[in-house]
Amino acid sequence: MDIAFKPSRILPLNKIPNTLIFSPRPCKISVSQTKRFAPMAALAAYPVVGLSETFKKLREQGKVALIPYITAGDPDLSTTAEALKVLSTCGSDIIELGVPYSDPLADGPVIQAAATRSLARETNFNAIISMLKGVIPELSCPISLFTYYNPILKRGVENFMMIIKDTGVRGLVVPDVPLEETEVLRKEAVKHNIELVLLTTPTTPKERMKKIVEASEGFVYLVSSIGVTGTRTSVSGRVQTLLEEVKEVTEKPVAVGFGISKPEHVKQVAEWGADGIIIGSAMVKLLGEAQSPEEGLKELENFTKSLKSALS
Ligand SMILES: O=P(O)(O)OC[C@@H](O)[C@@H](O)c1c[nH]c2ccccc12
Repeated sequence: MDIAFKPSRILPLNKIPNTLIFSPRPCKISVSQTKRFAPMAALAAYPVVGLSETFKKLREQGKVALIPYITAGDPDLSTTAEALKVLSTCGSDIIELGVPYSDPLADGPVIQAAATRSLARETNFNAIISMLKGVIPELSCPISLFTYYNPILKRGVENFMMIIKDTGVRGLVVPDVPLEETEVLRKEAVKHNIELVLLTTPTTPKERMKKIVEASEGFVYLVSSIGVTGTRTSVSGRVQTLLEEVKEVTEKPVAVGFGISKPEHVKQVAEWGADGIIIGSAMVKLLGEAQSPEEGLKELENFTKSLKSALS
């Protein structure tokens, strides 16, 4: 069954603060179910700390968080489970796991292609949740789920939060919900012990940035540059000023994402004062374009280690 949904109903264009492209096409999501990933272990009582606690610990140690992003189901969900373990073992502090979506906002070509491949293999939300139930007890860092609003709307906000909480997810990023529309999400997230991370961009006006920062839980996601996700040759020097501006108004940790793809970038952004660094497309590319899942996982391991050592 496909459900068509017009995002414009909840996304007045003039209110989108976070991202710069928007697809007005109705989107379709598959709700077919697969049960390939039975939970391997009953969930322990959430052995892993949440996002704020993770940053608190790192701050005490004077460390900066490494936050990889990967797309679930690319090349397949069992490789995603392995990739989560590799990322955790190689010292990731939080992992952002993207739910693939047919009409994404602000995803660049690499992440769009990963989502398309994943959906073509019929990855769906229920299968991702089953996979996560099995793998989260084996991870030593929290998972923050990255999803567009449609899968949440389809299940109902409260039900969605209940599902992800029971799975052991600790954080949530929903990039297509503008601040004004996050109230219900935030209320339910708090109730279920999920930290809802909000994004601010270089084009967000200062007053609005303050409100976003105040409402954001876990950390503040500072988008480094305008445009879509994807690797860039260098990180704009503007990020240093943006970081200072955000830090002037909050004590909350600030993680920078968009266009960070090399150990040198990671080092630079950490020196500018970021509390966390998010790396998406570079990771997604390694996994999605490798000759085999094994090769992709090996490359992911080496790459993650190189980023981690840039932070130590
Ligand atoms: O891919 P990059 O440029 O490394 O950026 C991180 C990013 O992938 C991840 O956080 C993300 C994926 N899709 C998004 C859409 C909006 C904001 C952020 C994202």
